[in-house]
Amino acid sequence: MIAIESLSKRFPRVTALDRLTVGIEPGVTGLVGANGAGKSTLIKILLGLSPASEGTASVLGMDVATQGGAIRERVGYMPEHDCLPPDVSATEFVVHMARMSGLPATAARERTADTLRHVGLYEERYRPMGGYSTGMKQRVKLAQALVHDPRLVLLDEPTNGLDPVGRDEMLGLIRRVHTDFGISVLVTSHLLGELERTSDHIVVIDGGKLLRSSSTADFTQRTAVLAVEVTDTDEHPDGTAALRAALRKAGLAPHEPADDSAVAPGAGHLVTLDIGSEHGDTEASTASASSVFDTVRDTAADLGLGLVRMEQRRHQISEVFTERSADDVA
Ligand SMILES: Nc1ncnc2c1ncn2[C@@H]1O[C@H](COP(=O)(O)OP(=O)(O)OP(=O)(O)O)[C@@H](O)[C@H]1O
Repeated sequence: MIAIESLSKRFPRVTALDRLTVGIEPGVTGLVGANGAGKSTLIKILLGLSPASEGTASVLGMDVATQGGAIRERVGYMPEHDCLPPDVSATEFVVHMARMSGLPATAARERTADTLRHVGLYEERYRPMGGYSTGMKQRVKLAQALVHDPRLVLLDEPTNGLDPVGRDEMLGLIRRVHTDFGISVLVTSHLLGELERTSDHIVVIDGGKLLRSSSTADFTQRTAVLAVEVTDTDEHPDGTAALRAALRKAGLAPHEPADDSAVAPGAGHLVTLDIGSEHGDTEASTASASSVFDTVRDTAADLGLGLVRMEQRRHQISEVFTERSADDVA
């Protein structure tokens, strides 16, 4: 989708991109970097809006230096900053953007209605955008990037300014842009870890340089921790505590609730336990993973608890970088 070869961008007092070489494949790719890492600069170069100082880049096989116009016809762009005119409605604005991309009037109106529905804007779409919440504005910005049915969209910080629920909704929408419409996505964020559930691939840049580019699964290797979620019953109103006690009797070593929060943030209703041999020589840690799975299943069944979920935890991307920076310091 995108090929970037030794790309640099120098401003008078700062080097925003420094000999960056990276390839972006079809699917959803997260471009992660701190504020000022060079993400927006890269997107503007890829759209042919700003020239690179050195190096080359192509988008869908087109050269960014000479074919910017053709690239912008086929690529959707959601800018980071607030750029919506306050006095027009979402419908008027998105129809206008569709016409700008070359759609005939009828097709532009139809595609606008479909796209606004897809991003979750209904009756509000006829009201002036000046009165919209940040979440609604971000949805309109996403809709105008999609309205001409591009093959690729570049989304610059689409979760900016949203609360946690709004973020999750936006990330879900972005995932569906790919799964429902087959449109590839390059999405930026300054929050490490935010994009790990949304992206197939993650590219991390720092100070305009490539830090790492790999599949999300490679970032988030499985850990040796098993997380188990069970239901509560009348007999065991706190199913999680009952399971923890019974597992201990069965010779396993579930973590104490306080430890759970350390390995599984926000996971108040999970029992976690080690299944690898990394953690010393207790009976639990030497047991093979499959016998641990069997014991957990049998224990939950004996207690009459419903087994909702039993999964091996994955590392979170932020942990990978915390370890990395600890190594760097060492
Ligand atoms: N037009 C410009 N003139 C001078 N310096 C610029 C210009 N645009 C960006 N920069 C600088 O280039 C560096 C990279 O900026 P860029 O906006 O690409 O970062 P970013 O990763 O997108 O961060 P943010 O999310 O904060 O926008 C920053 O140091 C910024 O100050």
